[in-house]
Amino acid sequence: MVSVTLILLGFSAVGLCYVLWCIIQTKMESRRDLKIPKSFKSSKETEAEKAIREMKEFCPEEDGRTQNVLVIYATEYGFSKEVARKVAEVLADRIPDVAPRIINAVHYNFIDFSKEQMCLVCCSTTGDGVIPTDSKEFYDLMSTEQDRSAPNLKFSVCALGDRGYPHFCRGGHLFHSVLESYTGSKPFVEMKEIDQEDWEEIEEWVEQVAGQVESMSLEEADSDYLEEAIKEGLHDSGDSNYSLANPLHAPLQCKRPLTKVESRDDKETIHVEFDLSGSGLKYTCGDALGIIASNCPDEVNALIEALKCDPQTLVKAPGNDLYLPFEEIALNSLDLKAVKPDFVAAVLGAITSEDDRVYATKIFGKSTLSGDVHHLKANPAFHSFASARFMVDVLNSFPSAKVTPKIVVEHARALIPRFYSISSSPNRDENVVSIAAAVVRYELFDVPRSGVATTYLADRVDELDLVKLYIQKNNNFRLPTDDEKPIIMIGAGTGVAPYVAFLQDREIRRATGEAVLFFGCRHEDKDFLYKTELQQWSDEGIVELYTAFSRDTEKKVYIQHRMEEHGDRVWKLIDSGAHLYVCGDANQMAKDVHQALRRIISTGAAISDKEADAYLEDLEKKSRYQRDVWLS
Ligand SMILES: Cc1cc2nc3c(=O)[nH]c(=O)nc-3n(C[C@H](O)[C@H](O)[C@H](O)COP(=O)(O)O)c2cc1C
Repeated sequence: MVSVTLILLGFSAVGLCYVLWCIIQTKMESRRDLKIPKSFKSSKETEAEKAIREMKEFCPEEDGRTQNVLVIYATEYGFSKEVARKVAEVLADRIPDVAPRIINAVHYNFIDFSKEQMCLVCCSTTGDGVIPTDSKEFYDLMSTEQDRSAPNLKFSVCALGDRGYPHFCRGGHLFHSVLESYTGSKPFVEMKEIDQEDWEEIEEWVEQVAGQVESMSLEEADSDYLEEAIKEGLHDSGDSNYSLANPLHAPLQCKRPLTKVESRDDKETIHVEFDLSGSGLKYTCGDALGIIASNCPDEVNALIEALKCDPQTLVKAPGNDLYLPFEEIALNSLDLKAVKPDFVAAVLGAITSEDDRVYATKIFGKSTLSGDVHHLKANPAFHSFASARFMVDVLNSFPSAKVTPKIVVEHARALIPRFYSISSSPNRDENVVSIAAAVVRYELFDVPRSGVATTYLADRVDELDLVKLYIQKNNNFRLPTDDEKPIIMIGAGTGVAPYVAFLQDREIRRATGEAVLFFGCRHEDKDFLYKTELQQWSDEGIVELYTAFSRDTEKKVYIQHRMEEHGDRVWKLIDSGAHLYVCGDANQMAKDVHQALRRIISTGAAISDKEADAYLEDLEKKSRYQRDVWLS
């Protein structure tokens, strides 16, 4: 990186060189041939073949490598897999005897730790500080089955996360402590916490691991058992074939508004149904639907305009070796709303005008112009700047910066799927899956902005259009298997969606246990989602409905108030074995509801607040207090 002194002394010369470099770079990109990625997946490939291909990518058999390193990744959106591939690649390149095998934590049941010498775990955190969905069972197994312990196993964890979340890297921490008790030892390389896909930090961990492995001599090991176990044990199960990497293309069957929108303050929520006929996709009430949306073309065009680039410029697509037109990558693969520090650093480093330099100095201070990412990350001004801007706003803030499409692609976050609680029961119609999506629209710097997937569903796809989707299992949000058990469902806004599925399901199964729903929204006549269905179920005695409309009365009334008003009833149900469900906003609603439950239990059972906490913890352990909450 060019130093500050150089920038100040000879900026115009450097700027000119940079412009020329950018032009050459862009032209080279557009001349490159299209490449088929090494890991091209044939449509006939079975699950087992895919897992084995992935596992052996960096340990070809003919190399005769004998020292095994197992690289396990636990991922929600795929980044941890990239980190796993990186560490495996470096180990394989650097150390001739080492055979790094990569495995998704989903396939945990094939791993026999007594046959492994070393494992490297790359694990992200999702939701409100939880382990990636598909890896939860692996973690649960490791933390409960002490008899499968492996005292000779060496391990290290790379924890991927984001400091913006309250539970930074919690998933990695959980795996780290379970590995400590599993092995009875400390990691051979300290756990590394990674904030926002910081490759510099990741490379530091990779270097430390590679350095240590180089100086160690691992015993020769049985390298075949895992492949054999996968071949024997991993069978295609139809629905499990649909995933982020291999989604179902399902026709949108119907779309209807669930709210009345009369002013800009009113909530806009839509019900969307997809046709699953013939797909074999299976789901259970409580699961979420992952929607893989594309960006709004207007936003992509604005970015192209800010870059002053040819939209057809070929750029290496993230996560594989394909070269694709920039416009296509920006539309389908980049999160254009997330501003990473390395992107801002790259833009600042590419400024070519005095005006922009002065403006940047005013915002970030002089030293940040060097383009040093760590400096920028430690600067509070960066965080307030980045959190209020999209990538295009950063470019428009410094119009003289010569930024190429390649720089944008390399410094953008991946566009991740959005998850919506499913509002239908497969027992009612296995060929249909539906969701309720709250449409996100707002203004920033006088420009209308929108949420990616919700406006994709509301504005850019219509009936019969194909939408890419898959199921995200949620085994921690399930109806009791015993239909006689009472249930208490608590949710606000779109948090009611899984309860619509629950009630459909219980209606069909003629469940006899009582069902109580506390539902909250702003206005009864505007955003009472699924009002007709809920009122009908209430009239038919299928649900006992309590509502809180926060903006219909002078004094705001929320669901926790309604719960406390009916505290006796709630306590009686809990005391008789009811299962409790909370769905919706993690920040406010779930916390307030938790406090209300605590008070209800302490009054009902005549115990102290501390004892009520223990009571709730116990309910949680017994899966009688389940939460599906998200940070908005
Ligand atoms: C919905 C969502 C929730 C997240 N929750 C957390 C969190 O609680 N703590 C944290 O440190 N990072 C959190 N992250 C950040 C991710 O862990 C981080 O982006 C990571 O690089 C993703 O890796 P993956 O693609 O392997 O899942 C969250 C990200 C998303 C999109």
